[in-house]
Amino acid sequence: MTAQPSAAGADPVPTGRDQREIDPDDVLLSVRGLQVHFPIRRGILVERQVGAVKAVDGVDLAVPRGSTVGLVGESGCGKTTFGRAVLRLVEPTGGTVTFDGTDLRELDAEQMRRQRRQMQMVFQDPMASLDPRQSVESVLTEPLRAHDIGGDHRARVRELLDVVGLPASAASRYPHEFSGGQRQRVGIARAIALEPQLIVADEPVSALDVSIQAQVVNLLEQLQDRLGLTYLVIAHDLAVVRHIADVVAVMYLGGLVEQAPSDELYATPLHPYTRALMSAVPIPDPDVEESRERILLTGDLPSPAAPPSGCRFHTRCPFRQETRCDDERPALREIRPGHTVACHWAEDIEAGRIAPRESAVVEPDVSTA
Ligand SMILES: Nc1ncnc2c1ncn2[C@@H]1O[C@H](COP(=O)(O)OP(=O)(O)OP(=O)(O)O)[C@@H](O)[C@H]1O
Repeated sequence: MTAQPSAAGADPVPTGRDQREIDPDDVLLSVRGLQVHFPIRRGILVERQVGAVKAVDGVDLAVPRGSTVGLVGESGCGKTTFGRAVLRLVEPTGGTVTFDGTDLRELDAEQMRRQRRQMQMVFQDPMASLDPRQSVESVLTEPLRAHDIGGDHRARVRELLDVVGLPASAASRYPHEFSGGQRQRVGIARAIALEPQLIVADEPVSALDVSIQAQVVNLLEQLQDRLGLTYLVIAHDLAVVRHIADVVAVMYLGGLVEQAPSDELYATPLHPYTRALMSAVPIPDPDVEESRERILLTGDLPSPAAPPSGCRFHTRCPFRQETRCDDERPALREIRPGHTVACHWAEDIEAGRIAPRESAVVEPDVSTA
């Protein structure tokens, strides 16, 4: 696995997946203090802003060139808004997004349009993101035309189809004629048509059958190796992210709560929220599955329009300590090289000095009963 990008001066390290060498200091995408606040307006004759949905509220994230960073969290935590704000498909209300040295928020609309050639998106639902009246050929030549790419477009379409594992005959067919997995291959072909550097993939496999998911994940990995792509993969499914990501960032209610190299995060989750998320993921080994202690995640995600004071997770946290957690928002701290966590008590929890509330723990014998 790669070292986490902020690990200053770290040497390039091979990743666990395929021995790619990634320099954690060669950051392609750097996000600092990113904010997306959606105004809440009221009023019949005169609309006034009465509040804001703080969908993304001060996120820092660095994505090294050639790496895959996974962004995980439950539905509504702000993952999609973050991904879209990185590409300025939704306008950030604060912070900076620097891509390959360019401050994207400084660009005007035309400059941003040209910049998007380097940054593409793969969506969750390939059907919704493909126009049903457009043939695959038309879908794939559209970005080439929009960016005035010359050359033989038909040949380029055949090449793109081949790269994503579809036959040349797919060019004349329409989205509804394909299976979900094939449609996602078309979506991926469209995303790589302009040879981008970065792909933001928002739940790229969660709409697909489990048997097809692995094929699409493998395709994404092959394309990364072949084309030197950098990925930001957004997913609620920790198993998918674990497989594909070098570094995983965990998001809760608009902010990051933990970030670490993938193997480390899965072996030693430090934030109570991450621990609860991990508890929900089944472990394939039945002996381990039966004997592990689970931390339950109770209650709903609070509203991002009125987030809790102090630590945003304190209302659901089984390790909450009064009153510091209620009053003081914890900063992300580097606890081990490349492993940052936003919890006042991470070391105490890890060392077992603070135990979870009993009601939040499912003991092994209970979970297997
Ligand atoms: N255009 C918008 N206007 C107002 N609120 C919005 C808008 N888009 C998203 N939100 C709110 O921002 C919060 C974060 O939404 P977002 O879709 O980014 O979360 P998510 O983690 O990607 O969830 P999901 O996986 O369900 O898409 C939610 O409360 C959502 O209702």
